[in-house]
Amino acid sequence: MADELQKKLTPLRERIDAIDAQLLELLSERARTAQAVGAAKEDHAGVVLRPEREAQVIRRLQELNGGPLPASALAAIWGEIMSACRGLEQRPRVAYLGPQGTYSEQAVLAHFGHAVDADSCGTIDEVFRSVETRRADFGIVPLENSNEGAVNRTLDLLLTSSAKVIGERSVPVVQCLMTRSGTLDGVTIVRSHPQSLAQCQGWLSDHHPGLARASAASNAEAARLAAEDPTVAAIAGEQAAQRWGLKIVAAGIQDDPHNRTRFFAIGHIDNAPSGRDKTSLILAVPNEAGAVYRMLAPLAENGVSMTRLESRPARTGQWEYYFYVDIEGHWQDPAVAAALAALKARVAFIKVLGSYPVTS
Ligand SMILES: O=C(O)C(=O)C[C@]1(C(=O)O)C=C[C@@H](O)C=C1
Repeated sequence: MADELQKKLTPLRERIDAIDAQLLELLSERARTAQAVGAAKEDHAGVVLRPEREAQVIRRLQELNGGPLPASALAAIWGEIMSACRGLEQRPRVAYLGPQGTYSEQAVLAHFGHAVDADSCGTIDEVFRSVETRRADFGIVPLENSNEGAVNRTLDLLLTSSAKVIGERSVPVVQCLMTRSGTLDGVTIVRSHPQSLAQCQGWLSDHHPGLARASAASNAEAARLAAEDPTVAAIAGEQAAQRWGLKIVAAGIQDDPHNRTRFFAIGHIDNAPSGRDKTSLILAVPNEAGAVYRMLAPLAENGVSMTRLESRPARTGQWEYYFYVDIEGHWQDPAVAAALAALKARVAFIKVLGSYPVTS
């Protein structure tokens, strides 16, 4: 039986080895070509990372794709190929909310690939500061969770920061309960980031109503604390369990199985249009009847779709708000440019955070 299987496998594996050798040759040629692009950019002070070009490369291959690999696999594979090619030109330093093992770190790798120097920061403020002072080339900041809504600190910092939004990345959130022993014996408290505790509150109440809950600066910080103390359990992603040597007691405990967190990539580059882009804005209007309606009318009048609307108190004590708006299109697209020009004439405040390729 085993011989029969071996007889079938041997030629197939030989074929795979031959294909891999061909792929390697082609990948090496691609890498050398990317190096030539890098040299040309150096001659003309060009920017190494071009998000719009990377989006176009992936979309073109997804259109050419006849299967069997799914579009998401092509995006992941070519994302890494371009990251490795880019790494030959220049490895970007990317600041994120650490410690290692957070979903933010996962978003860094999903967005920029593995050829980066990922720089773990203690707070979202520090991520912004690191990008603003050019210590880091880019940053990844959490923006919103599909269950819990906006990350207010990120919204507040976007208002005043000199960094632009250069990309978006959505990461599925699979929360796990983890401890040193892999059981809850002797465990009295569960720690996690407040948003993660909130995402799992139904499950915790149903399964472990007696367990005290306490917040931590991040999920990975909770995992680090659980690794130090056998009376502490943490809620975090699987990667945090690996990083801190914890065992998983229960996986997928978030109340919403489709839970995702969306991140912004921030930096100082200006993206050219990629063909399928979004633009993020902050707007403010006077506190009077019909003001929000009038604020949004230029979008509808120019056929520009709004994909997100979020508000934050302006903290003037007068019930004034900042509106965080995402629209479809690049600021250079004629319809978007016309809508922005009309908006500027109508609102008390407008800040264009940036245009960036849609990532699906
Ligand atoms: O086309 C470029 O500008 C390149 O530098 C090449 C390449 C690639 O590997 O395809 C690499 C990095 C850029 O972000 C975009 C694309």
